Amino acid sequence: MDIEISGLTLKYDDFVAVDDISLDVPDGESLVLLGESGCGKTSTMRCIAGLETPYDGHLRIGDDVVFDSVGRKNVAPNRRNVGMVFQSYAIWPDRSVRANVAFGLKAKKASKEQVQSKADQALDMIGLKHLADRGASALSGGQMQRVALARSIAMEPAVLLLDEPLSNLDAQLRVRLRNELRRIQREAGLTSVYVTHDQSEAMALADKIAIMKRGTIVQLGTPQEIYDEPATSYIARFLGMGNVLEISRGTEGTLGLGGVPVTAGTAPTSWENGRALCIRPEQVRLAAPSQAHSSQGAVLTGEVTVSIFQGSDISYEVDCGGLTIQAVVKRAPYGGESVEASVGDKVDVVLSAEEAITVPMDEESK
Ligand SMILES: Nc1ncnc2c1ncn2[C@@H]1O[C@H](COP(=O)(O)OP(=O)(O)OP(=O)(O)O)[C@@H](O)[C@H]1O
Repeated sequence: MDIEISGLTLKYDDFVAVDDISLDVPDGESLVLLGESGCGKTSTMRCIAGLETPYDGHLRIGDDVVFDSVGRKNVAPNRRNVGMVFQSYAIWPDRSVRANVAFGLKAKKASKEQVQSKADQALDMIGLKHLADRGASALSGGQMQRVALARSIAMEPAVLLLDEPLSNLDAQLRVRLRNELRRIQREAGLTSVYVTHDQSEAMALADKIAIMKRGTIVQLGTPQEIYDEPATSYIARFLGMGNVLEISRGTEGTLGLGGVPVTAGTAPTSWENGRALCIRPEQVRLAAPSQAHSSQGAVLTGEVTVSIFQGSDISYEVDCGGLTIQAVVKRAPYGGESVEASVGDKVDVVLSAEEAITVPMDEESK
């Protein structure tokens, strides 16, 4: 079922944690709330679940208005038909896997056969049917989180809410489980809202990502839109763009990036004051000194200060007159053609006009 959120505001005493948020999540889609710690992701989620009472706004899940400040409507959490999966697994260790999954179904007073078949179906979906009779204490962290997920799915909720469910797992398992989560969400056509501060998790799991900052949504878009076109310098930095450089353009046609004068034969008109130039480390090219030409974009001269071997890539930091540029260069055997440099080497750094984008500069990220 779809979710409609409009004008949602939540206060903790005088502190506004969620500030007039409006969002729609279409039926069967996955929305990810992404942002720095404290930006209001969990608070927004808790409002949808009914665990917090908003100060203002309107919330609808499918045909049911579950909160409305004007109509003074506030449906209790257990009547909202939402499933929740949190960071802590909330598994009963002394019960079997099946009993853990069946718990909510029993509370719903389903028949014994229904409980059994729905629990087994959910376990099958998350790939744990073979462990149905095992005691839950004999499970790994990843398996426990799957059980928690199966328990929510078995209830066939209208909406599934997930708050950093993978953050207690090790890196490899996180990736595996997040891919599985995405498969299950798609297969079951689950409308879901997922909270995370991890951008790669967000990219993998979302149909749409809402980036939050100080209780507001600062960008909403598909993972591709957000990755390719961050709306501001703050978002570009938050997404790990690597090089986000304030542009200063003089009346004489001079150009500065991040406070350092650069040569740029073909600086596009969009490279203007008040904007930041963003370019990912993988898009930065290095050339031997004096070998780069400014017709390619902006050229800076610098010295390699950091060189880190990363298998098929080498990650560099280049000091260009006080400005540090991050570059990741593919090594020749892996399709790369750029120079490989060592710490102390002088290099030219090329920021291609074609590949760089510009975004409005946030005051605070200067
Ligand atoms: N019960 C509460 N009372 C007062 N302030 C709170 C309460 N819960 C959260 N806050 C504050 O509201 C803001 C938003 O918190 P919230 O937990 O929604 O952030 P978040 O984006 O989910 O952060 P994290 O990623 O760290 O979980 C924070 O500044 C937090 O300190």
